[in-house]
Amino acid sequence: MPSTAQSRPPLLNFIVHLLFSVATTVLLYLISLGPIPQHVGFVMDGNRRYARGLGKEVSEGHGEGFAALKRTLEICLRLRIRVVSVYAFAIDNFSRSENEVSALMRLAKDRLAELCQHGALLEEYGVQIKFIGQISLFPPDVQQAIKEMEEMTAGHKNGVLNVCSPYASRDEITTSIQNTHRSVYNGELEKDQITSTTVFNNLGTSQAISKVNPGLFKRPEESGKLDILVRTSNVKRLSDFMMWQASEDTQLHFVNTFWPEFGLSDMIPILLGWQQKQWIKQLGWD
Ligand SMILES: CC(C)=CCC/C(C)=C/CC/C(C)=C/COP(=O)(O)OP(=O)(O)O
Repeated sequence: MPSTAQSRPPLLNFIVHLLFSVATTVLLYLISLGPIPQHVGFVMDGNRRYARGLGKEVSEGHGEGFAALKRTLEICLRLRIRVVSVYAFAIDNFSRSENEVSALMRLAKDRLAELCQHGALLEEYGVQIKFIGQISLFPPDVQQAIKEMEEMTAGHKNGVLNVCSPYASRDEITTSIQNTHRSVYNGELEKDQITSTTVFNNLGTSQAISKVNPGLFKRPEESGKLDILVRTSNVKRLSDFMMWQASEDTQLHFVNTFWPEFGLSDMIPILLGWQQKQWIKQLGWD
């Protein structure tokens, strides 16, 4: 039987943990010597299949999915990836059972809120949180928690975590068009000044990114575009996620791992693949 953290003596556990964290630091350092993507998006898929496969409750799958989100976010922040966007709740996820929806709400209200507290991950890396989507569909207590998370981290200018929730890309694009129309109606914009850039700049993600210090981006005008889009659990669909932000240059990665098991060993080949593409481009070999 393979040994687990629970079955190993504490000293051995400590040594394994130490070796793992040294190896992680070395690997991340080596990757950081190459080009680093500005914006990475994750469709965190497979929580329920993971849980069912292990005979666990669906809510446990989502709980472990949250741990994977925290782990993956930390990897991105350590590498100075400035924008991380995650698909946490699709608008049509409201049709899931009441139990499941409330388990997800609790994760947002409690565990996500913990990451925004003083001294926690988002403050450590100077990153703000922004919810992208139809927040008004959430119950009042969740809306209040979201407001507090956003206010608490608003002063952080090193990056942004976009939590797409309750989200649909078509809905985000529609809202952007409505806002663009409002600017014309208010006389702030001429009708013939509307371009695809105007609509792009009015997307929720672009608005959130505009609060990040632009000096931190190598290509500030492209910070809203996704460099990499990852979907877990061997499903090869976009499911209405960031359809405008996924541009001609976005690298799509569909990985077999269920989201709760996603981590460094999945991220390394994705990042190395992206770096390789950048070098090929720089050399003019593409
Ligand atoms: C609120 C918050 C920040 C939560 C973090 C936890 C987390 C990863 C949420 C994603 C929820 C979700 C609908 C995942 C998709 O997998 P699925 O449930 O559709 O799984 P399946 O594809 O196996 O059915």
